[in-house]
Amino acid sequence: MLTVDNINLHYGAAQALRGVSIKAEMGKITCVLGRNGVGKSSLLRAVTGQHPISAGTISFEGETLNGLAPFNRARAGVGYVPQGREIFPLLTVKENLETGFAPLTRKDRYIPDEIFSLFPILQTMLGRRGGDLSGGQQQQLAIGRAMVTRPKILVLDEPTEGIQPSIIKDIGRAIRYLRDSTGMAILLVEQYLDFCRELADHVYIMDRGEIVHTGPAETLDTPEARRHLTV
Ligand SMILES: Nc1ncnc2c1ncn2[C@@H]1O[C@H](COP(=O)(O)OP(=O)(O)OP(=O)(O)O)[C@@H](O)[C@H]1O
Repeated sequence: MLTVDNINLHYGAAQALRGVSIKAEMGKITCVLGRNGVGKSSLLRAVTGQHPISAGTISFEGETLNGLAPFNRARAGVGYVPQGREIFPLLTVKENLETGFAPLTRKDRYIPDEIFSLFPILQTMLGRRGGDLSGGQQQQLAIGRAMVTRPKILVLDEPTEGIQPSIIKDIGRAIRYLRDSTGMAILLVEQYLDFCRELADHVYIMDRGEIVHTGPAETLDTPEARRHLTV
């Protein structure tokens, strides 16, 4: 399980996270919701080591991640699908997937077939440039690239952003399949309430750098939860 315990995160003098604590259990989908700019991406940057925390502890499966570089967190089993997908536009789909080899030992440097059964479109587009794919295809590629690193926890930043509804359904199905078939933990942040309600086992809501609500997905329909999510 991933445990985030009482962390703070600053950008210069501005504090983006205040005493944030969450847990993401193995075999469960944990969803963090919140409006624009409340600190969701900052929380994922803290978990993946993209930005240092100024207080608190982050651990995964009993191992402290504090101070580990992103590369070593990937080795520890943390797979990251960043906001905006960050596909390399001039590399082919195959080459983009192969960038996931970096933290792997030589014997693990192959692309698991499972990625192509989850997202068949990637197989048919292996030789195409990443930049030529649609937003939805790029999102599938970003998840595939994270899968190449054989993660034990998959961390996704707004996987539905700018994606058409039919592909959102495919991505939801893939995330559920990964939870059920591999037992990995899945931590995702979102603004899209319906996606989280359908998918999540457990939800958190953030507001202004703090966790303001936590509970099972059904609790998203309570007036108190709604109040934190409406603009
Ligand atoms: N690199 C940065 N430098 C300074 N301030 C930042 C930086 N990144 C984010 N912030 C600020 O930190 C706060 C939290 O931002 P964050 O991106 O974590 O929010 P978010 O909930 O993910 O929003 P969004 O849904 O727009 O991505 C915001 O006030 C934002 O302006």
